[in-house]
Amino acid sequence: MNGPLESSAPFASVAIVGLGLIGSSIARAIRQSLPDTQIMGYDRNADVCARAQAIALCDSYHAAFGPELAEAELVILCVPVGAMAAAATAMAPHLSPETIISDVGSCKASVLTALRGALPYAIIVPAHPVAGTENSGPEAGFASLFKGRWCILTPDADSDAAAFERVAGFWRALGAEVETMDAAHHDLVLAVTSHLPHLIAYTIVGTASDLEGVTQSEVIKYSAGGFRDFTRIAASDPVMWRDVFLSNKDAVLEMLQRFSEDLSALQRAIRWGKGDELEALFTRTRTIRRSIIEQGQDDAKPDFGREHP
Ligand SMILES: NC(=O)c1ccc[n+]([C@@H]2O[C@H](COP(=O)([O-])OP(=O)(O)OC[C@H]3O[C@@H](n4cnc5c(N)ncnc54)[C@H](O)[C@@H]3O)[C@@H](O)[C@H]2O)c1
Ligand SMILES: O=C(O)C(=O)C[C@]1(C(=O)O)C=C[C@@H](O)C=C1
Repeated sequence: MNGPLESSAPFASVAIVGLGLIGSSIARAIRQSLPDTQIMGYDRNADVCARAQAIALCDSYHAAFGPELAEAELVILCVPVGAMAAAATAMAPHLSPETIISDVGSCKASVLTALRGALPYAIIVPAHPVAGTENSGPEAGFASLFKGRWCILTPDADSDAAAFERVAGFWRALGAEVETMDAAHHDLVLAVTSHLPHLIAYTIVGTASDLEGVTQSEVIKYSAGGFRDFTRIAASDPVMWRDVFLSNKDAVLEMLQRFSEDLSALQRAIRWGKGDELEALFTRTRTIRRSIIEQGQDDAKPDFGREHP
């Protein structure tokens, strides 16, 4: 196995397990920013491997783990969070004890438990790049996805400090800004900033679709900006999001409870004609949107989506 000092890149060889949106974006970003790094591509779906090969994402392609995996200095699990345990169990017999294991899962506490259960002696550095789109598969990725975006690392008391620094350096090399957080706190924050918005989008598009019989396709025909924005989010991968809600159940239910209470308050304000309450809330939320834009933290940020397919 090559040592880290033999290459200026944080890792001489990286195995990407799961060649969908995030795995293929990592492969493309490595090619662009760390061209000396060897990329080993794994996906249990042979068709995905063939499609990845057709667009030359990696240096080698594997539908199953074998002894070659021991050559990887870093393995990044880019599979749905519910598949992390199965993928880690399948790779276990082939790993070198020096290999660092990381992941990109949208929930951190459940994934860390799954990885520690499957790989009790491995060096594990959990990560979550907070960047994505509603698309899936190897063709959906793009090299600039992580540029200027946060990548949250969630080490715990058992984490290896040197491994943490190498993984942080890897994400910085791909253009991300690295933040550290406790896994449980990460899951609570992401429940409100990412998971709940997806649940709301899935609900509103489902409700509109259920009304189609009444409205005779007018929902789709006249859908303007607001509804359209929800349909983008509601087109996100069903398997990925099924797993996110089941894995981050407690935090999502907690945030959903608060959301339901706030929604009931709005319902009451509308029923009793409390215009001042409605206006006060909408003024507060407009300020939030404006401060996000001022900080450059929205899609208008330079680079984001430049090569978004
Ligand atoms: N999509 C996003 O916006 C986004 C953003 C940040 C993080 N994430 C996280 O990234 C991970 C991957 O999401 P994605 O959007 O790239 O999904 P994707 O559906 O595009 O790709 C997932 C790939 O994993 C493969 N796979 C599934 N089980 C496997 C197994 N046991 N072994 C090997 N390969 C397996 C699938 O065949 C598929 O090709 C998820 O954990 C998700 O929570 C997603
Ligand atoms: O922009 C989108 O389409 C996303 O859904 C990206 C998004 C998010 O909610 O911000 C989705 C899930 C991730 O874990 C990280 C990023």
